[in-house]
Amino acid sequence: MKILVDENMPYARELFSRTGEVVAVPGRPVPTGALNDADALMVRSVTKVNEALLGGKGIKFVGTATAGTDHVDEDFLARAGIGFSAAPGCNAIAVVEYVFSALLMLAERDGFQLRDRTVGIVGVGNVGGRLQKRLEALGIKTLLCDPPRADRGDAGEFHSLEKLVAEADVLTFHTPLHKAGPYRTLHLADETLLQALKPDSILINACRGPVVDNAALLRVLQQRRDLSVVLDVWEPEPDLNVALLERVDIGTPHIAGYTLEGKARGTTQVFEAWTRFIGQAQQVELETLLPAPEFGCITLRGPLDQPTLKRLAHLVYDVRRDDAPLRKVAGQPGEFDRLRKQYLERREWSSLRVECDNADAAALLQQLGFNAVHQPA
Ligand SMILES: NC(=O)c1ccc[n+]([C@@H]2O[C@H](COP(=O)([O-])OP(=O)(O)OC[C@H]3O[C@@H](n4cnc5c(N)ncnc54)[C@H](O)[C@@H]3O)[C@@H](O)[C@H]2O)c1
Ligand SMILES: O=C(O)[C@H](O)[C@H](O)COP(=O)(O)O
Repeated sequence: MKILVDENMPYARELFSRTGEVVAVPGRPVPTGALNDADALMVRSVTKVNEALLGGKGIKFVGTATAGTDHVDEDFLARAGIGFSAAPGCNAIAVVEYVFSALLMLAERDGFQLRDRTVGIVGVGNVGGRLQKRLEALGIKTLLCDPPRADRGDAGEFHSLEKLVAEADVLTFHTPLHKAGPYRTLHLADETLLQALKPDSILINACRGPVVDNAALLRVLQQRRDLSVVLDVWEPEPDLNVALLERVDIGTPHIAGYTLEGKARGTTQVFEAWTRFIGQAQQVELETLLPAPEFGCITLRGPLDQPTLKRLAHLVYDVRRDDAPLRKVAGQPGEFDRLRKQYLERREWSSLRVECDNADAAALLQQLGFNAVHQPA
């Protein structure tokens, strides 16, 4: 069995080699010669998986270690009888912590309390749902928009996108990219929506670039100085609009989901799916793969207020770490992908044990995903 894996997929070699020969290849573009005698292909979002890539080859299974699947022509795979699995939810915590890092930084910069703001979440799945829970744990009001879930009759209070635009101080997008169909998200944030955002509001896109019309956003930002914008994803990638990057408050190279835990979960999810596909089902405990975190344990004395949460969160991950390098190299060929390939190790909040002498602080930090314990003084 020969298995091609994207070279940007941690733990792929050690896991997939349990089932055959592993060859690591670049994802953009995949060297097509390598596909000739391969049985399986494991990709990330940078690889377009379609008939042009796989037609006439012997690939029997494709795994994508990602939440999004818009780079995969699933109809073609079904027609060609090729097995397929994605990794739903693998990096949802990472994206939530990216959004928190950005909001805590903007709140400190502009001197506001997040508790006084309403956050509109568009797309309430693995990312949006976890974001809602953590925001609400902090007493922050959320407004939810998810027409597919509303139409299915899922529990929860869902609103129209228009209501979120009219009432939210922060509007954050966590939908898949649907280019057509009843739940189309291509340019969901168009010029009309962007012009209608509340004064001084914050726009965040950490799902797929084309969900926000980037050309329209640049035009709007040239007129509206009041908006703050956080973009992790761009239209197009990797050749983002440098003029837009210069206008946004935080701009990063599609790394919101790039915690070590998030990437490792993605690899293990597709590995487990592959082993089921070949009839040799295996399960992997994430903890057995991950190294000990750089910061093991910290003591927190007293209650948890917003500045303290910001310092704690930024001890683990500060989004500005990824903003500055992108600004430095934007526009240079190959640099967007290089920043993603040579990504500095980043961990999730759960990697930090926080010993609190205050019981309320410990309980809240646990709800927020830290490994917090109450240790009375
Ligand atoms: N920047 C990153 O690194 C990164 C990481 C993870 C995921 N993503 C992107 O974010 C997306 C969301 O991730 P997820 O794990 O929460 O996916 P998910 O599938 O769990 O959730 C997506 C939600 O969006 C909803 N939705 C679909 N169409 C909608 C519409 N027109 N309007 C409003 N809501 C709609 C769905 O019903 C679902 O509840 C992924 O599809 C992926 O493209 C990006
Ligand atoms: O959809 C996702 O999971 C992420 O957007 C994606 O994983 C980003 O990383 P990439 O696959 O491009 O390495």
